[in-house]
Amino acid sequence: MSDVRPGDTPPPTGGDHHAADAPGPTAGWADEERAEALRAASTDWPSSDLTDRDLDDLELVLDGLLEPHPLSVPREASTALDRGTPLALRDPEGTMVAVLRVARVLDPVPASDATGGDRAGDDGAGGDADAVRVAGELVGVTRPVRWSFSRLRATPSELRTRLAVHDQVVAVLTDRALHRADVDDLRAEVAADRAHLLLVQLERREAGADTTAAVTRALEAMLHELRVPSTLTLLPAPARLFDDRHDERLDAIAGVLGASRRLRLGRTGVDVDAAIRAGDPVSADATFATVAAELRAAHPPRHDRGLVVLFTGLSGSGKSTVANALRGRLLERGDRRVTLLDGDLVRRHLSRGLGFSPQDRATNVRRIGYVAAEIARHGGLVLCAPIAPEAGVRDEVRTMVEDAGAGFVLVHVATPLEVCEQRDRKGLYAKARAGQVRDFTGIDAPYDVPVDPELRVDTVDTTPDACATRVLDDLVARGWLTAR
Ligand SMILES: Nc1ncnc2c1ncn2[C@@H]1O[C@H](COP(=O)(O)OS(=O)(=O)O)[C@@H](OP(=O)(O)O)[C@H]1O
Ligand SMILES: Nc1ncnc2c1ncn2[C@@H]1O[C@H](COP(=O)(O)OP(=O)(O)O)[C@@H](O)[C@H]1O
Repeated sequence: MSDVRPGDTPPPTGGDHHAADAPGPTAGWADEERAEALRAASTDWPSSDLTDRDLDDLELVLDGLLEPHPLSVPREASTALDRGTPLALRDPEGTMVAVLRVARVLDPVPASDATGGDRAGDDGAGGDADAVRVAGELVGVTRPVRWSFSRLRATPSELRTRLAVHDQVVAVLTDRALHRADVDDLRAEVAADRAHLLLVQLERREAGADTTAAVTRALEAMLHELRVPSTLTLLPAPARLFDDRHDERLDAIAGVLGASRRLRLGRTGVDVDAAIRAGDPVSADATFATVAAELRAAHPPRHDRGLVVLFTGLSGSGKSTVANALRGRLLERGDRRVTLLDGDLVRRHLSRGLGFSPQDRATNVRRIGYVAAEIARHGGLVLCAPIAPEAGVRDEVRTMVEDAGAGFVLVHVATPLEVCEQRDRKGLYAKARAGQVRDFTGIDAPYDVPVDPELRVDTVDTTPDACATRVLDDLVARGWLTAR
């Protein structure tokens, strides 16, 4: 257990493999008068735009819940960063959240040392050669607003004040729902010394907003069953809270929030949580019906969840034809709302004006992925049929869709180039061979053959309808459609 006293900034938790780079300077929020002065002075300061994940990290640092660490900044932005320069740290909307008074500019952590590629990762570096790390004093200017469950949010100092009336405060920090086994542990611990329970939900951004909100509702339902004096609060949870110094960091945070000690939960509840999410049956002995109901509502069975099927393949391979055939079959079934984002149509509307450079193709495919993910977030089934030649961009789309809580199935329409060229429906292969069309996929532009697609279909010896049946059967086998 940590011996951190309320009001203290937690000590660096030791074992830092970049200790030599530790910035040392302080971090904290300015009062409103100083914040106003900083905002007024900031108009011509260099800025760095932070992601939502960076912001979670920054907020915890400014609140004294995590030790400060150098911040990752694009290398080109760093040329103006002399010692003493104020660097405005802005949220994605452009609001200045904090000011970093530059003390030192450091090289990135070598990739082999970095604990993650994420900018919000351990030391905000990730070995990115295009970024440098900047260390210095951090002054918070505008606290990020979090609009969900505001009744459960409090600053650490507000919490400490609220909890100060209790002799004993036992903290539990969790990123998941709690079940009967957890509750038994809790009841024993809390009842034994008549402690007040401080339950802190760590909101993992990568779990998705819908899931973290369901965990909050499930925790409230659990507290209703538990019936002990308690306070539930929510805390953003950047990735580095969960690295190999996880326990020390959580102990320190519990201390700063005003807890006398932290209780570590057993593993049983993890399995119950996973089973409910997977749609498996869970006995009444394992959890409470009210808790399970909240989680099940956020994790419906696959056949009720959104799904994106991305057909990828060369021009003329048959993506559009197979996607249309599949759409017809799905319309016949009638149990799914279907949207077809066909390559040609997308280029006429969503991606009008984009060409076929690698950058424009990536933008085109990302746009398709973004729209598909939003449709799938609401339970829709989306068929997309762009060439999507780059494996990395296809992976990005997968992540976007999965972050939206939906499923992603990659179908490689694996028609050989010779066959596509023979078909040459639009005469483009002939033009590409003649040099009249440049950067044509498969001729003078690359196509990354998918290494590990969920499904590969061959259109050479198979009719479009038979191809659609193969995809349909695969979706049934994976649980994305019910068997008929
Ligand atoms: N240079 C070049 N390379 C490839 N394709 C070209 C090119 N120029 C035009 N076209 C026509 O555009 C269609 C491919 O667009 P996509 O949006 O699917 O491509 S990508 O995913 O952005 O790479 C593709 O249509 P499909 O045959 O339906 O795939 C082509 O007809
Ligand atoms: N099994 C099959 N699946 C899909 N298309 C096929 C098949 N067999 C022949 N074709 C023909 O191949 C062409 C594929 O064109 P299209 O679907 O527009 O490809 P893409 O969308 O990949 O550019 C169509 O003319 C289609 O009739």
